[in-house]
Amino acid sequence: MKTQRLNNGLEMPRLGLGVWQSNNGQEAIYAIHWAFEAGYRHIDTARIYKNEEAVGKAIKQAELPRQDVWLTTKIWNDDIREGRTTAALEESLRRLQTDYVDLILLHWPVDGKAAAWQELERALEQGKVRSIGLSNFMEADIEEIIAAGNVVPAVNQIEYHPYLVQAEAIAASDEHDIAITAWSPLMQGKFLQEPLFAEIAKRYNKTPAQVVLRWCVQNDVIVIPKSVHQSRINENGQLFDFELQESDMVAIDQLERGQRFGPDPHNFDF
Ligand SMILES: NC(=O)C1=CN([C@@H]2O[C@H](COP(=O)(O)OP(=O)(O)OC[C@H]3O[C@@H](n4cnc5c(N)ncnc54)[C@H](OP(=O)(O)O)[C@@H]3O)[C@@H](O)[C@H]2O)C=CC1
Ligand SMILES: O=C(O)C(=O)[C@@H](O)[C@H](O)C(=O)CO
Repeated sequence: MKTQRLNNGLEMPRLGLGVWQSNNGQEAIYAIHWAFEAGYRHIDTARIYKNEEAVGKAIKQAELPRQDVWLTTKIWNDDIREGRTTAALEESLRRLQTDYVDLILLHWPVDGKAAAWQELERALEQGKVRSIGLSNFMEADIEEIIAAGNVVPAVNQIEYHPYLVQAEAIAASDEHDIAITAWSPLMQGKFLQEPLFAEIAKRYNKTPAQVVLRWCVQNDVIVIPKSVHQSRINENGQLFDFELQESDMVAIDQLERGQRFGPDPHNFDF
């Protein structure tokens, strides 16, 4: 599996399986089993997805060396406050049946993020996490964390796909060498019939989903597409045996239209 070097020196797989909306039973367990079979070595979950138990079970069942699997989870908003973040991480570790996660993210930039970040820094020192990062943090939020902490975030996970590039958040992340992970990289499967994707896919003998994910990867963005279907998990995994020409990259860039499929980090209420 191809990896991207983070600002802390760790190599993060450039492809992972997202499990939001995969149920906390056979659905997530099978999806992870098929993902490992297809060569994925990176799973993206969160406390709020309510499936950390299934993720932990699937990883145990796979019997892969723990160091071969990159596991990301996230601190949900009600735990992003002084005195709660460490306990929330420990609860996630227990559900995931592991001593550490490779990456923990503050899920949304709610009040309390600076104190929560300092708790994550302590967890990093104690070896409970190998990297600490952010999710849905925009320019000002990133600067607040940089000012409050001693550790520069390794990753910022944001909504990113051909219809939404979030250039300002990416520029603010780049300034600190913070890697970007795309959530909803497939636009939740809703616009893969876009004619440009079909036209490009045909020329490379690939599918629209592979073209969209490849465009992300060629922009140095890590992808975590979600699927609970084996054929799609296999399809989404085949990204590293072709390269889009610059003209195709630019044509896809031109689809940007500021369209979100999830909440807006500048203005959310949960
Ligand atoms: N940090 C954050 O705030 C957020 C993080 N995330 C993370 O990002 C991950 C991915 O984002 P998500 O919102 O799930 O959306 P995606 O863009 O990954 O799209 C997933 C949807 O597309 C379908 N799909 C998957 N592969 C294909 C394919 N090859 N062809 C056609 N349809 C396909 C899936 O259906 P099916 O399963 O039926 O195959 C599902 O309905 C999440 O699972 C989660 O881990 C997501 C949202 C917010
Ligand atoms: O899926 C995520 O990671 C999110 O942060 C949100 O989409 C969250 O799960 C949600 O549903 C908020 O209404």
